[in-house]
Amino acid sequence: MIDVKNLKKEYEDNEAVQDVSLHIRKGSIYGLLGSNGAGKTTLLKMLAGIYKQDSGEIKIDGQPIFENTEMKERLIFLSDSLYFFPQSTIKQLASFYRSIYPKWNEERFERLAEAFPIPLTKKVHRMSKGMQRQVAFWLALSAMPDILILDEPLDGLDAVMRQKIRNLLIQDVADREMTVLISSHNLREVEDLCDYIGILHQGKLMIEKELDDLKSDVHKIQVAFKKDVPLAFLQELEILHKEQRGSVLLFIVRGKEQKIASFVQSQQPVVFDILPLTLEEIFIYEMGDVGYAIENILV
Ligand SMILES: Nc1ncnc2c1ncn2[C@@H]1O[C@H](COP(=O)(O)OP(=O)(O)OP(=O)(O)O)[C@@H](O)[C@H]1O
Repeated sequence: MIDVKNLKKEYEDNEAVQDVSLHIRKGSIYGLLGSNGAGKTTLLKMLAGIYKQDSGEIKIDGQPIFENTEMKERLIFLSDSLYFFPQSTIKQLASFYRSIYPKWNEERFERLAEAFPIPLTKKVHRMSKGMQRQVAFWLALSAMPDILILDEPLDGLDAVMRQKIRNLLIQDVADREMTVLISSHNLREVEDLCDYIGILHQGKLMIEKELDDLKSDVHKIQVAFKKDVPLAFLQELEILHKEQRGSVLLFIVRGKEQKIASFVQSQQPVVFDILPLTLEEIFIYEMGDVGYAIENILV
């Protein structure tokens, strides 16, 4: 659905996005991670057709997005700083959205009032930051976009509202194959929501993988041997990290679980466990493997 090839964007002498290529499938939720200043907002704004790239290509269903009104009617971008008309009420904003987005669904807008308990006559400048965010989601989801691009979308929302919005997003993805691109610093949130992950670092896409692949590719194992660790053990396994904890050794290993398990068993350990890894741990070791300390990548 979204195809990006060799995308570049410079601000004066700062290369914010450098040669990024990625593919986002229809009906998927793609999580874009990266440190402050990694280039996430710049990339999202190019994908939303707000900024024009210096070079490279963005195609959505085979069409460019920049200055493409028809395509923009199918896409909504929620920025980390929301641009509302501060003197407008929700009702007035809804009528503005209705005039712009052809797939606006009035029935849905009315139904979503139950999820977002804010009076329709309330003016934006009288709302809290969290309430303004709720209204942004209320309007966006009523406009029934094919693509929703979200820059740090759940910041400032309470835990109940975050869960409610997560459910609404998942429902739209499941029911009508909405495609979601979401940038976040919150790995746990991304882990709950996304099925694809991309990590940007200093303008470059370091990792792009399906979340399940990422999880089935790296494992934590605990082993202990009667004597020294067999040499074959260290040579055969693709070890990303190792640690000694008393007599037990902890290894982070890349590879398929079954293959690792049968090899480790063949070395006759006295203790052997395979433990699950969180997304946060996977990133720490994967990024460490390509030479980046995690504290520089993720907040
Ligand atoms: N309007 C601008 N003019 C000049 N430089 C900019 C502008 N916007 C962003 N930059 C620079 O481009 C780089 C990427 O910024 P961007 O906002 O895309 O990063 P980000 O990953 O979204 O960061 P954050 O997580 O802090 O929001 C940074 O070095 C930033 O200083």
